[in-house]
Amino acid sequence: MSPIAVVVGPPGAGKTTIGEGLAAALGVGFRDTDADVEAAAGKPITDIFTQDGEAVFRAAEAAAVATALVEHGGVLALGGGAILAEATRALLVEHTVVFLNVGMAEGVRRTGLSAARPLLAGVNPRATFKLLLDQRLPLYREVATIEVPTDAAVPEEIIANLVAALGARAGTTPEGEQ
Ligand SMILES: Nc1ncnc2c1ncn2[C@@H]1O[C@H](COP(=O)(O)OP(=O)(O)O)[C@@H](O)[C@H]1O
Ligand SMILES: O=C(O)C1=C[C@@H](OP(=O)(O)O)[C@@H](O)[C@H](O)C1
Ligand SMILES: [Mg+2]
Repeated sequence: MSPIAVVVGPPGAGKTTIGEGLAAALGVGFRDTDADVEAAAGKPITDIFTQDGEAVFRAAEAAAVATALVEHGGVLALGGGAILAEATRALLVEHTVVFLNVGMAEGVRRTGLSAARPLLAGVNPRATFKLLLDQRLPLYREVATIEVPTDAAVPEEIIANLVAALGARAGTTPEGEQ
């Protein structure tokens, strides 16, 4: 089994929100590796970061992504930093990957009120978000099949466009075939 679409992007891009809506629109299941990691650890991501450290979280995340990529046939959302792992990027080569992009101002606005993202919990979330984008944009683009800007679009609009884009891709003939 293989996901219909894997959703990547920075925190606040809408991976969970759009992923859930896209799965509902397509009538398939939704899975989020952040939830898988929390279920496996038996505690929230913030506790994993503070009690065990980021390295432990990243190892658990890479394992959760590898498992979900072979188990899940619906829409799969990854955590924002999953693409930092080279092994994960290598696994994504074979998949349809939707990169939801969001700029620094809108990303900080969307995540600002949540304490659930330990990486953005510092004193200057704008600077942290900017660094995160500088480091990760090339990596999101490396794995992306489709890039979708989300700053100025509501989730319903993004979901409708993705349903159309994925349908069009499913209907295309692979290169070299008749
Ligand atoms: N296109 C959008 N426009 C406005 N708000 C959005 C949009 N996409 C997501 N959000 C909001 O931003 C917050 C973070 O969304 P979420 O789906 O958790 O992002 P991610 O999983 O990428 O970190 C949520 O409050 C969500 O409702
Ligand atoms: O960007 C990151 O490194 C992270 C993003 C989070 O997921 P979302 O992108 O769904 O917020 C979560 O995996 C963890 O807090 C680390
Ligand atoms: Mg999420």
